[in-house]
Amino acid sequence: MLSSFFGSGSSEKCSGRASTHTGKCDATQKKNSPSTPSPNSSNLRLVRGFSPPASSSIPSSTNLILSENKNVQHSSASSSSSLPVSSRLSSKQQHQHHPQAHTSKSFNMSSAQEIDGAAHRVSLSASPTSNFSTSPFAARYQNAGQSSKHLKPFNTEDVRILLLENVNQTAVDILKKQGYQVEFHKASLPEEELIEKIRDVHAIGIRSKTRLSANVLKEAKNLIVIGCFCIGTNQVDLDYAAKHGITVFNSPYANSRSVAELVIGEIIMLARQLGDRSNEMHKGTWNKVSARCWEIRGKTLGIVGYGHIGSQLSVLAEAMGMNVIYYDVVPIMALGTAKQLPTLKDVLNQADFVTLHVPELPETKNMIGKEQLDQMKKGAYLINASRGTVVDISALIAASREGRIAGAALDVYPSEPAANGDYFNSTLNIWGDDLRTLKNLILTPHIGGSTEEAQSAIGIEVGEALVRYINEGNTVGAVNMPEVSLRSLTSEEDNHARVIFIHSNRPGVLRQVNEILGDHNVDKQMSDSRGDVAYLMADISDCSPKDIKVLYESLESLSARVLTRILY
Ligand SMILES: NC(=O)c1ccc[n+]([C@@H]2O[C@H](COP(=O)([O-])OP(=O)(O)OC[C@H]3O[C@@H](n4cnc5c(N)ncnc54)[C@H](O)[C@@H]3O)[C@@H](O)[C@H]2O)c1
Ligand SMILES: O=C(O)CC[C@@H](O)C(=O)O
Repeated sequence: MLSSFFGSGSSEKCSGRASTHTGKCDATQKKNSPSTPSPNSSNLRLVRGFSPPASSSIPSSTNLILSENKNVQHSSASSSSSLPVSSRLSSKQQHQHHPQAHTSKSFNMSSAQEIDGAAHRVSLSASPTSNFSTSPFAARYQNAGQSSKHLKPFNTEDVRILLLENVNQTAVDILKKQGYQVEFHKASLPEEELIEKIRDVHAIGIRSKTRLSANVLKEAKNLIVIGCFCIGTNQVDLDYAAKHGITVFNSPYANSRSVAELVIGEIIMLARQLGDRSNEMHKGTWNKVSARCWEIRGKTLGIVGYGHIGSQLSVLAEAMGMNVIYYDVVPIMALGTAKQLPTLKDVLNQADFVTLHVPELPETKNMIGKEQLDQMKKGAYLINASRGTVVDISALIAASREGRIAGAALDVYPSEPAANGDYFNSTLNIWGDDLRTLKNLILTPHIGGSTEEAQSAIGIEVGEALVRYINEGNTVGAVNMPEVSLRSLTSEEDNHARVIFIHSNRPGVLRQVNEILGDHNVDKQMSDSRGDVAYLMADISDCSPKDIKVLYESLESLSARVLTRILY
């Protein structure tokens, strides 16, 4: 059987918070059923509210289609009569209500009553026919020699995903291949528009510009997962997300090499004043000089933050004959002949080039200000490709004008535009115009990770993480949830259900959960916690849809519950 379940309801109707994080009436069908429509041919659409799992009195398969004008439309299912009902509802869907969602343009939701009245219309859900996993990483979670059972929390066409900031086509392809509804935007969205759109989606994909603050996330009643198609996750309120059952993934190192290569290029450019020479030539000026132009061989590179990028850079810099010193808050094994120094000041005192590769944190805000610039060697260079808040730009402008630093390269800024265009001015950042007047200053528009290689790899990595999470509940690689995975169920494992229970991490919850699961055969179970939030996943055999309904309702009644999903 290839069915799915995302929570369940409490009555034999589509109800719940029809306008909010509600579940959906839907149906699934057996894999390889001759009547299985292709993922893209199904006439299912996202439906909020939910139908109960199958019981003897419930039609075998149920679906609702919501139209933009709030009408609940019928969807007929020619061959679904023998198929089980599948229903899904997260705890958020059931317990949160957002009054404005009824007016949402893309999701003019039916009210509970409307859904109620239209319940039990029968249709089919398309099941994916191909395995989404393309990476060896994903293969670790498959069952050797057996075909995996594809768990689906939704009918694939019900899953709505919003992709912003020109996320790579590789991700779009992976997500569309699942049959998900993908809405793609090249730029980030202004907060108001973002809030409008985020209400309706189950997953969102962003890069560094989209701020997913608590203010935005509190409107995201359907959201179960966020994909940051980049390294940095400072743009997301990770804690708020975790406490509301929203799992966040990123791509921790797929663009590290691209950043490291950019910085190597910039070191040479700064040492040879290439930016200025090139600008002069563009204006018709021939200015052949060697004064204060240097080789980088034998010079000292000071790396602040010796993580994925810093350590890559270390290797490349040594290969070019540089000496490498670094500062990091944790002891990290040096690569090559690089040397970790005890303080930031030590690195600033000794380096000819200082390059920053720390995350945006309260501790790294204005980490390089006047005091630190004064500690740098006279005539040294500063490179920042980490986050704009790490450098006090006004202090940098002063140091450059006074000739204390010989040049700088900036890829990141405290305020960055949401889209490409003529936005890099004093309106965006108060010192914008002053900055542009400086000599030997390389300015780039946050392109450290912007290579074809990096973006394509990130698209695949985060795209697959989203699919694994949506379809199987696997949190490996999550940045704000405990990492929990269970091997995939096999297609032979009929009538198995996967229970996912995100809950507050407090004493006694596991005992309560296991009392609820205890009437069933728990084939496997894994649970882990991270701060205040815990994530439990269990596979249960011989589970009828009626059992699932009971399980779901029992788990939902626990006061520690953050989010319940049941996949089958
Ligand atoms: N310009 C770009 O396009 C671009 C691309 C990728 C990443 N980034 C930025 O670069 C940052 C670093 O990336 P990474 O992959 O190397 O991250 P990472 O997590 O692998 O490494 C960061 C290192 O900084 C260290 N660190 C943290 N706080 C510190 C402090 N106060 N002082 C000194 N060291 C500290 C950590 O211990 C860690 O070793 C990211 O967080 C992201 O913001 C920018
Ligand atoms: O691509 C981006 O927008 C962000 C790149 C980089 O800052 C990252 O965090 O990976």
